[in-house]
Amino acid sequence: RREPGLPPGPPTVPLLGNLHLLPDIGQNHLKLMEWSRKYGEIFSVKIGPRTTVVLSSPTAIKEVVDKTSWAASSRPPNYLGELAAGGYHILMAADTRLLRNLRKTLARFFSSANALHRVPIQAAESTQLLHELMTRPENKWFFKSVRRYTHSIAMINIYGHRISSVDSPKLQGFYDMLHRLVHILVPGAYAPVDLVPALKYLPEQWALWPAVCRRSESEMTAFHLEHCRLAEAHSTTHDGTEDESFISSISKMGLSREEYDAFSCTGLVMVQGGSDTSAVPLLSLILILAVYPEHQERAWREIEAVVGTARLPELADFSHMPFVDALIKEVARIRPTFPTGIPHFTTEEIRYKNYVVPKDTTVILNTYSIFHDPDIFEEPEVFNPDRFLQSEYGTRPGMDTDFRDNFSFGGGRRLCPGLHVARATMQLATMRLIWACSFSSAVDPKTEQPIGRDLDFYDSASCQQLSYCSTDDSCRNSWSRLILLSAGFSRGVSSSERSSCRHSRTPSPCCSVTSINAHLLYPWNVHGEPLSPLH
Ligand code: HEM
Repeated sequence: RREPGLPPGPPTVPLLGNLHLLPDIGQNHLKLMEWSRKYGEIFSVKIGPRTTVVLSSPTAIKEVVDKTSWAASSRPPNYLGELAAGGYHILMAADTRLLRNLRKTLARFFSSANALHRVPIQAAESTQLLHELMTRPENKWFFKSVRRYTHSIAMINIYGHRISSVDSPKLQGFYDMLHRLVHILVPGAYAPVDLVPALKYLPEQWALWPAVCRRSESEMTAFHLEHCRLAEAHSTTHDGTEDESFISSISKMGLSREEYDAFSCTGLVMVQGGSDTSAVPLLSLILILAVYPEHQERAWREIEAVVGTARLPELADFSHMPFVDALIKEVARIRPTFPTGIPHFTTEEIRYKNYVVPKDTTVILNTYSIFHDPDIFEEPEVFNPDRFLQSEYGTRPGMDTDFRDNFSFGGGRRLCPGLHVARATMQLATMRLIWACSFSSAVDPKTEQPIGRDLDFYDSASCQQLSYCSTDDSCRNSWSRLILLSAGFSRGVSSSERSSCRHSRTPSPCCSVTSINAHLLYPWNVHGEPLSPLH
């Protein structure tokens, strides 16, 4: 039964509350959107005795999460997650003084000014991304290349060394490890230990999770220790330089033992938090470019007008490309990486309008529902970057009050600390991918018809919008069938030739990789092998 003062919500049944109404994982955002249309901007869901409050308007998020951040910035208990994470895990950590100190350090390390110092890393890695796409345009590589790009940037920022090859077993190993952790975190994957704490004492032969959690814990610890050792070696070579890694910079901060251990474990979380999260919007972008050639063409023309064809786009060019900016924002709106954010947890009672959000309540930022609300966005299911040229947040006139441009990155004290780096990673790669490549839907060799010409061509059952998908078989199935990457390198091909081949449905000679002028793309040597400038 709902306690008095709780926001409304779906009718409950004894013991379960609303548990029986929860959909399959991967469909939660749709269910929460449906309920928000029915019960309004704030509603509650009862899961057994526990309460979850779902916020589905910018105003509700502002009032409950942003303004009352001191009371809404913890995380719900996650017994299995803590068992599996190994060490301190910022994403699951409660809102304590230790967390606040850590977040201050992260805010300094990843500030917008510091993010600028790190642009050369993104520039070099995105150059290699183009090189990989053009030299190995087969489908299985392009999915991996995008993930290598974002993972390598995260590794350099945190541990000071890169993942220089898509063939690296470290790349696959990392995503497999992440996949295993995320699988443990998925509600319902194992017994509901947080809901029924007595389950913790179940003998090991009956419980499936202890062995799985132990494996995850030990592989994460081993990964972290190995990379810390490498980071320490790196810091002795480059001692004193500004562009040092997170791990080597915290070792010079004079932290207490407890702080050092927690901060250092956060290195691994930052790599986890920074790898797939940035790859997902890029992969969504590629899908969307293939589905909407007209937007791709318009973006390419804008980039060409600013940059020309003789050099690669640089981050400084981005401010002259309003349409490319709008394109990125529209991708984040229509396919947010975290459709329902990462849950917050209250440590004090909060009041909003006539409702009470009690202490110890899980709070969900229902981003997907906001981004798809027809009262806020005109025709929200239509992919229309122009909406961001007409108003700052792409909203209908007068609906921008309480909106901010970083809803995709969460809220309050837990706002994503990597947002400046993530934006630069996305902006640079988007400009360069569109400038150098042409994306079109794959053609089914049997029917000769394009495959997957719609926005939902994700392998949603196994990939949840490709997020955290690493078992290659499941993802390759969707992505390799999805898009044929036809790389038309602009130098040596005139704009008109290029645009005609962009419109052709089948790859024409100018879309083949043979037209690459390799020397243009710093950095690689005369044999066409990529150099590792960051070494
Ligand atoms: C497009 C890329 C990204 C998206 C969409 C994204 C989104 C998010 C979201 C929604 C949260 C939860 C915020 C909340 O609880 O309200 C979060 C937290 C976090 N993100 Fe990101 N993120 C991205 C990239 C990154 C990068 C590049 C890094 C690291 C450099 C990073 C590190 C983290 C960390 C450590 C947290 C946990 C913060 C905490 O719990 O206090 N993220 N991110």
